[in-house]
Amino acid sequence: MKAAHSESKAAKSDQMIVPERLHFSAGFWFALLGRPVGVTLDEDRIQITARSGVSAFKLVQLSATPEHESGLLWDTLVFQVGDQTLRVRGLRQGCDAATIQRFRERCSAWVGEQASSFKAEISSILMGAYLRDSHIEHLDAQINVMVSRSRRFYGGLSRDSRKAHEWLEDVYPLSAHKSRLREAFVKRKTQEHAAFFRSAESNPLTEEQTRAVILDDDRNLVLAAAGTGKTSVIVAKTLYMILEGMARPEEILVLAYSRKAREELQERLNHRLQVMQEVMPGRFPNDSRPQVSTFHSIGLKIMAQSGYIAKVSQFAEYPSSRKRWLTKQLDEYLHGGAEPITQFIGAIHPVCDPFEFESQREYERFHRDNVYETLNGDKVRSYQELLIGNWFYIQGIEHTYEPNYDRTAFSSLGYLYRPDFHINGTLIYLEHFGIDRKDNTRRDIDAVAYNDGIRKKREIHRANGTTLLETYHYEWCEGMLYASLEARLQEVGVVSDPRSWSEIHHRLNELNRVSQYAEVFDHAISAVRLERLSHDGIMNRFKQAKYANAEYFYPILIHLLDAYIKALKDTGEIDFEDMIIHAIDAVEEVRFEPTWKYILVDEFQDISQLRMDLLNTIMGKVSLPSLYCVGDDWQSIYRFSGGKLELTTRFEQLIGTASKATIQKTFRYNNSIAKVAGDFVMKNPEQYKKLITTADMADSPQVYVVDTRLSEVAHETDEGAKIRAIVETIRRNDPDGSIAVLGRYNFVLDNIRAALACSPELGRELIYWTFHGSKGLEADYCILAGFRQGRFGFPSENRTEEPVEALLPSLDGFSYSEERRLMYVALTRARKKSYIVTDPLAPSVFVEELMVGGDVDIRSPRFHEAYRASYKCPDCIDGYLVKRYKYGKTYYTCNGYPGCRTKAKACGECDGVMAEANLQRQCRSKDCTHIEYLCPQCARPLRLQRGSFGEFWGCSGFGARGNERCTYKTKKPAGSSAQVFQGLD
Ligand SMILES: Nc1ncnc2c1ncn2[C@@H]1O[C@H](COP(=O)(O)OP(=O)(O)OP(=O)(O)O)[C@@H](O)[C@H]1O
Repeated sequence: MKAAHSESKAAKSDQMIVPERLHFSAGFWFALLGRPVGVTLDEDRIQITARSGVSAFKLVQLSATPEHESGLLWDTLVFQVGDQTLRVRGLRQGCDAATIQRFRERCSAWVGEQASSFKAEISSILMGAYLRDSHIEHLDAQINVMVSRSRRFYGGLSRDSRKAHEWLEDVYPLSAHKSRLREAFVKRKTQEHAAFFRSAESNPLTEEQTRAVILDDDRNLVLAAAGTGKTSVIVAKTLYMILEGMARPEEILVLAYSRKAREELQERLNHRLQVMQEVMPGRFPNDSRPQVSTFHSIGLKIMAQSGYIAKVSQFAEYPSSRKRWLTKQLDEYLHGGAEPITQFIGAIHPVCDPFEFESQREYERFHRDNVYETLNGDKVRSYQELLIGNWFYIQGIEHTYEPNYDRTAFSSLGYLYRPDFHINGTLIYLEHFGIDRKDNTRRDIDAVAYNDGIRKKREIHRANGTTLLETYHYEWCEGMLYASLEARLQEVGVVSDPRSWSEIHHRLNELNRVSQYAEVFDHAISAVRLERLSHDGIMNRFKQAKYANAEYFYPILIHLLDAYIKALKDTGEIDFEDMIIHAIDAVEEVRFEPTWKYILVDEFQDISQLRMDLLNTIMGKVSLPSLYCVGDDWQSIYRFSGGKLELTTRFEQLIGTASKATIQKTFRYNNSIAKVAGDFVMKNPEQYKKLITTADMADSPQVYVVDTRLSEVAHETDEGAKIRAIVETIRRNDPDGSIAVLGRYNFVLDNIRAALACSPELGRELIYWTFHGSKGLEADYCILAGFRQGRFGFPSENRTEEPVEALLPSLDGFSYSEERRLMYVALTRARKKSYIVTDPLAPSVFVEELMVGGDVDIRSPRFHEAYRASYKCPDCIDGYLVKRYKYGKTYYTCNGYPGCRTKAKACGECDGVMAEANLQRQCRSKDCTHIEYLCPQCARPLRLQRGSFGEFWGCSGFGARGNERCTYKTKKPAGSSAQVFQGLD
């Protein structure tokens, strides 16, 4: 066998320096015919000479080891180049096996060397920096080429090259192995910088904090819980980047939520930088320090550097001035007469269709927290009654809401009859019946009994010679309510005398509606600007939210919004939203070129779309930017300022893939507070699940539910006095402990301040925070107040801000979700103990929920069911009867007013609640047996009297005058056989 032509022996012996040149020449027949054929391997290049000419390819293009085939007339070499097969025929027969082997080895060795050096390169990339998502695709493509080539040459690879190949196989694809690779990186950096992580903050960073600091993806999301040291992580992360040389201080932008938070963070950062300069000399520059900014200050800076110097409007500096200005604008708009006033009256009350409520409780809560007050000043029971009352007022028809009617109607109805409306000076009454065309009623109402009541009412009016006009729920549904009213009044000769629009406008001001409702427009304008909504965008949001008053609210909003924007433009001023909007424009139009490599955002859970747009715009203009977001979805409480929680909870869908870290060990509070607060907020399935651990452990509940009554015998609630008592107790046990009083609204705090004004020695040491204002703060003891039901309770069903809600970022469907998070924030401010002060007879649903869990310490027997049952309202689900005094008389009313209008008499013997049914009243108090019997004709109490024929029961209305007089008497009161009250005490 002839050997293929080989080059010099010297080259062969010294392959590593000058690789041997291997050549295969043409076989006999091809040479005879003069056909040029040959194959030469020279360094990393194979040259093929064939009839068609000379071609060459690099070894890198070989996708398999070359094959040799021996033929009858000539030999053939087969090359796989990419996915092509090249057959070089006509080679000299009987190629030397050793040469062929060397040829093949040369190919494998070359591939092996490539694999080894590529492995070294990839490994150093992975060792040197955190694997970023944006690098993976590109690296994976390269590894793929290398791995698939070396796999085909595997048999011929040296041991080292095989190892390199296996290593590459092991990490490929990086997309599937990134977690492992990143964790290995984190581990290495944790060890390498152990000294730094021990001293970057005043306490050594925990493992989870350290990991959070080392993350360095294109986008990073650090999810924490209250008191877990988010600020520590941001400070340490900033210092770490400088230490590692990842960025110079001026290439780092740290963003805080508010001016106050910015100052605190900057101060802490400066301090720690100074400490680290001493601890690790030479590792941190002395001449520059990273700057913390707010979004607004960075917006202003970008504007200024892009040449746009603008004055900040007083509307931004002093929010109350914007509200005043808007009130004036709104008032001027209403001078426009019929159309604007109709829009305004239509906009200010939430539409309520009673047939759409799922449950009685839902219906009652809605009416408890939403007051329908007509232009006449009547607080009516429903939205449709409001429309009727307003219509009467506008038409100039004098009327009375729920007038007294003849008491004798009691005997047929079983309650004292008050028709809905009475036309003053006539015998005409109007009832608005809640039925549809098929006589169906609201879900929770017994339709048969209701329709029976309608028939009885008609009969009563017939019997008494009064006129009953009727309107129906279905007429409202069909848009016929006003037409029906007009027709029915005309039929009975009631003539309307419409008021002038200026009189109605005046009345709206008299009732304070214009200034009150200007606030809603104020909030709506903020929402529109925060969400960057166009006019169409506004309408779309209203449609999505099925906001029923859109046709009235929208034109006023557009008018005010345009006027507001024009006012800013005319004066050349900007508001807060403008600061961001103009900054986005400046970056987009390259009037400002950002140089930040790293953007760190604190309180990310509250970021608005507008702020996010600014971040995205900056990130889009910087090469290799990294966004680092720290937040706590459980503490998202600024939706009204545009806070868009879904940017946190759906981070990857809305912003992009990210590396995530969780920090779940809290240093602020104990396990008891952590459990109560954590379980409470996680009731909402939309919140991330977290397993909070605590540095402090308590073996008994440290969240207390405290009665607003001072003592067990005290009847009146007195929140202020109770808080004073709690403060005194804390002071006795822990004289130096800090104490904060927290309330949902400022007025709650004002009331407590006023109550404590008489004890200046106590009041001076207290800190007062609203729940919102308490964010980021802590005290040893926190006293939480204002947990009542109702419109200004916590939480509330009030819908005044319904249009604003529709414009704000979307909210998850879980009820009271934002208020629930607010409660979490309030509960987690205490280092040692949290006190929730509430009235057992009107507790917020949140307190009810906490008490069920068994994790709180309930400090009063009055929270027990037996006590509360004595005061439970008989007519509604949530309400309790609360004692009132008027004109020297004691009585009870339901705290669900105006949704529930139940009243109860106070017991003449003990002041307890008198339960009433079956023509008798019985005291509900435990040891009281007082009973009153009622007159079956007029519902007044019966009095036991002595006459010439012995004792009898006579109506106490005997002495009344005229029609009011009742002469009923009986030997045995009708109610005496029935037991009203089963003795719940
Ligand atoms: N690794 C740590 N070891 C000990 N204490 C720590 C550690 N990290 C933070 N802390 C302490 O925990 C407390 C809470 O920290 P910080 O205020 O930063 O928490 P936060 O997560 O911002 O809380 P919040 O969200 O409730 O405002 C501080 O007193 C802080 O010094």
